[in-house]
Amino acid sequence: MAEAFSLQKVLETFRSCLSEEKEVYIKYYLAGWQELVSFMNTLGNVFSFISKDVVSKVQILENLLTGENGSHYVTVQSMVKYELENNLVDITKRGNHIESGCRTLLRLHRALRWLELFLDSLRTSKEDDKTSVMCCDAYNESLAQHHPWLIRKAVGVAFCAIPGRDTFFQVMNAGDETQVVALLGESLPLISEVYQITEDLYAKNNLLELP
Ligand SMILES: CCCCCCCC/C=C\CCCCCCCC(=O)N[C@@H](COP(=O)(O)O)[C@H](O)/C=C/CCCCCCCCCCCCC
Repeated sequence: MAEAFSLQKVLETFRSCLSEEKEVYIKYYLAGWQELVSFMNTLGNVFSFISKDVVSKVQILENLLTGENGSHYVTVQSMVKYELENNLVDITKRGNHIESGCRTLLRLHRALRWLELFLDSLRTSKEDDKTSVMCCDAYNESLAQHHPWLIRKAVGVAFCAIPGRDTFFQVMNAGDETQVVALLGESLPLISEVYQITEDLYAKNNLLELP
């Protein structure tokens, strides 16, 4: 039987993500996403179009990591260097490299910002606050800016099926509410640091708008 989701495991994967030199290990980054997908899979079919998209992007990056050029895909930094130096990225319009590592990771990177905003809302929320509103606000501030109308509408429908705050606190499998809030407080700086390092790297290389 599959192991239950736990926030602690997500925290550990993001903790393992950063090397001493503050490079981001792709292997652990993907492990973090796999853990989050396992959580989303418990929420029902209405979320399956979202988890399928994440799974396919994780798979693209895993294939690169385990493929013949895998040594260049150990960290986000080495991937960016390798793909740019070898013209493996479609920079302004889609061409021959629609499954480049840089482009694929950028989609997950934007979603990481959503996660950061959502978890922070959850951490500071009050008993009567609605998770659908937290989720939607986090989405509008992050991913929505990169999604076309049709996707935004489908995501809006999925938000209506989001479980309530109590359920979220339970499925995080991290004890009572105070303990979950404390663990979120510990996890968020790690997620933020991984996000910011990637954001700065992509900004420096003009990769934030890859098609
Ligand atoms: C207790 C833990 C707390 C929460 C755990 C949540 C688990 C979340 C897991 C995944 C979150 C969503 C990840 C979404 C990745 C989207 C990547 C993307 O932007 N893809 C689009 C662009 O790709 P290309 O076409 O350019 O290749 C793609 O078009 C979009 C597809 C589907 C829409 C994704 C919307 C995501 C909205 C975020 C809300 C998630 C709700 C989760 C409910 C908890």
